[in-house]
Amino acid sequence: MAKLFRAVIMGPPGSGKGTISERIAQSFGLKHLSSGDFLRENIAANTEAGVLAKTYIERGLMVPDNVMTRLLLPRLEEMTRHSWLMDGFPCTLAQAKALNSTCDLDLVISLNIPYETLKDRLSDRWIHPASGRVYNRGFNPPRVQGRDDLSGEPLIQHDNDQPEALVARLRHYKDVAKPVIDLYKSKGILHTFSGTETDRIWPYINSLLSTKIPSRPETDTQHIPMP
Ligand SMILES: Nc1nc2c(ncn2[C@H]2C[C@H](O)[C@@H](COP(=O)(O)OP(=O)(O)OP(=O)(O)O)O2)c(=O)[nH]1
Ligand SMILES: Nc1ncnc2c1ncn2[C@@H]1O[C@H](COP(=O)(O)OP(=O)(O)O)[C@@H](O)[C@H]1O
Repeated sequence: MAKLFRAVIMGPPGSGKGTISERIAQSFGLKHLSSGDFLRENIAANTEAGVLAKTYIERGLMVPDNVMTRLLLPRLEEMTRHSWLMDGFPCTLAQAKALNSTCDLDLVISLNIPYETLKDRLSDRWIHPASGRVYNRGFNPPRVQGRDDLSGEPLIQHDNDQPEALVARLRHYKDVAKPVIDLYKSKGILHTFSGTETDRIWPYINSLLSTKIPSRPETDTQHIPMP
């Protein structure tokens, strides 16, 4: 069996983690795991951790480390046969240390995007709350304005994506992420990408990953029909 590959993508809110993770998952066949999706699944299923997490998310707060690790680590331990890319976890040093004790990461991608860019993107971000699908009027607009492409349900905007709340969220991200970034830098697995556009950053991430993971078998093998 090919060696498994485990990666984490980090970056401030709106930096494009979700967008880039989807591209990585498609191009390299990694499973895209998202802390936000895990939380939404647990909330929908009314699990003990989900009920607890909801009380924090509703107040715009981060879910405590022990709830996050109790929720995520068993899921990661189950993934013994898959390569994966985790988006949104770890967020704090305590989470990173807990993850460290469960598995060895191969690579960490850190996105470094200017504040003005984040502000512009997030003030124009529209979300389908039930699925977590994300749209942006300039970048990936929904087919029908204000409606989710798959369900047709209405899209909403988060209050905490508005500029006033965003300043506080970004400051908070910087404070908690710094020791995590330093940890991964010291392990020699951190790769930082800077820029204002996902489409310009993506080729660099793509070529880095191409040196580390073979591209998906399905896209490698072209079946040319016999004449
Ligand atoms: N205009 C523009 N918008 C972008 C670009 N890349 C992503 N976006 C949009 C898609 C979304 O509406 C918003 C944020 O992207 P993501 O949801 O992928 O970001 P991320 O997962 O880091 O945010 P989160 O941690 O969930 O708050 O920006 C870009 O290069 N240009
Ligand atoms: N690693 C984490 N640690 C603590 N809380 C988290 C973590 N990941 C997600 N959350 C919580 O779940 C919420 C939703 O996460 P997500 O879908 O990534 O969206 P966003 O960060 O844009 O709000 C966050 O606002 C936060 O309250």
